[in-house]
Amino acid sequence: MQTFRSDALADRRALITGGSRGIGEAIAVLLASMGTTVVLAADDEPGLEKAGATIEGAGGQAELHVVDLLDPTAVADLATAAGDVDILINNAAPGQGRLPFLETPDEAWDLQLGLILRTSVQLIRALGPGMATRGRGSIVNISSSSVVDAAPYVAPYAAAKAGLEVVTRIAALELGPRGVRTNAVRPSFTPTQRVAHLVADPEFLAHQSRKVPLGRLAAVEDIANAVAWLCSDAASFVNGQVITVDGGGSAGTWRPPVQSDSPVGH
Ligand SMILES: NC(=O)c1ccc[n+]([C@@H]2O[C@H](COP(=O)([O-])OP(=O)(O)OC[C@H]3O[C@@H](n4cnc5c(N)ncnc54)[C@H](O)[C@@H]3O)[C@@H](O)[C@H]2O)c1
Ligand SMILES: O=C(O)[C@H](O)[C@@H](O)[C@H](O)[C@H](O)CO
Repeated sequence: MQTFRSDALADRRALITGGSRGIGEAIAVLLASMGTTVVLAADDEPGLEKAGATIEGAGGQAELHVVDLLDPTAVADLATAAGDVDILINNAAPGQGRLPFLETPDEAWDLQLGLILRTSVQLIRALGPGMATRGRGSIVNISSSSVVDAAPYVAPYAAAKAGLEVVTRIAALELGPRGVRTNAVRPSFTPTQRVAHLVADPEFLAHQSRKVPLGRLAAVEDIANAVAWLCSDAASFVNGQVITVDGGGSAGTWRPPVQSDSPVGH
């Protein structure tokens, strides 16, 4: 039985969408440090080059693809270029695009459903068969706490993530018998460029921190650690699961302790 060690991902090949910054970059840096060759795909060329330099500077191997993942032809070409991957991380997502439900146009729905759902499905369809033929594969889809912690103004984003969680479970049922595991990681609010406007809002930040029993916000490395474990053989019996990484924020409603004079604590 494989245990989770620093060499748990040696000699693997992984495609990571949105690997140029934020959570995707942290996943790429960690996987590369554990011996995986990472194929990074994003529409952010300077970010890709920076992430690639960080990985190679630390002795890892990175292949970079500047691609618009909303373009199905470009996604098909990317899958071909990525080749025989053992790991697929569906991580890229647009900004949340906060709009009131009744004012959200079709374009916003197309954008979120297109990148989060259609592109992820397309990549699973393109790369899953090779994994199945080789009898080894791990797919990790990056979801969001917004699936369970509904917030106003992000309906297309949250709905797309909910769909991605269902896709995760159904792919697990269909590909599991062929040696391919599919799981999701569901992060809570994590300061990155995508949510820079929210990070700049002290009231929002304080509200997010108050929700977390562990008393801090997620760091990108918290999410990457969970992903790396899911990719490894140490998680070889974990399939079709959504792993929530939120410091306990979804465990219940956390409140700071209230002083009481009662000896029994009421
Ligand atoms: N930051 C958070 O609070 C948070 C919380 C929960 C889930 N997530 C999820 O984590 C993932 C990463 O988010 P992040 O916060 O690191 O975002 P980010 O903005 O830092 O990174 C997004 C990545 O996706 C790429 N991308 C976006 N649109 C693209 C397109 N059309 N074509 C190609 N690449 C494209 C960007 O180039 C970048 O590499 C997303 O799936 C997001 O939904 C983030
Ligand atoms: O990008 C994301 O997915 C977000 O950061 C979410 O995690 C929301 O901020 C959270 O649901 C608010 O309650």
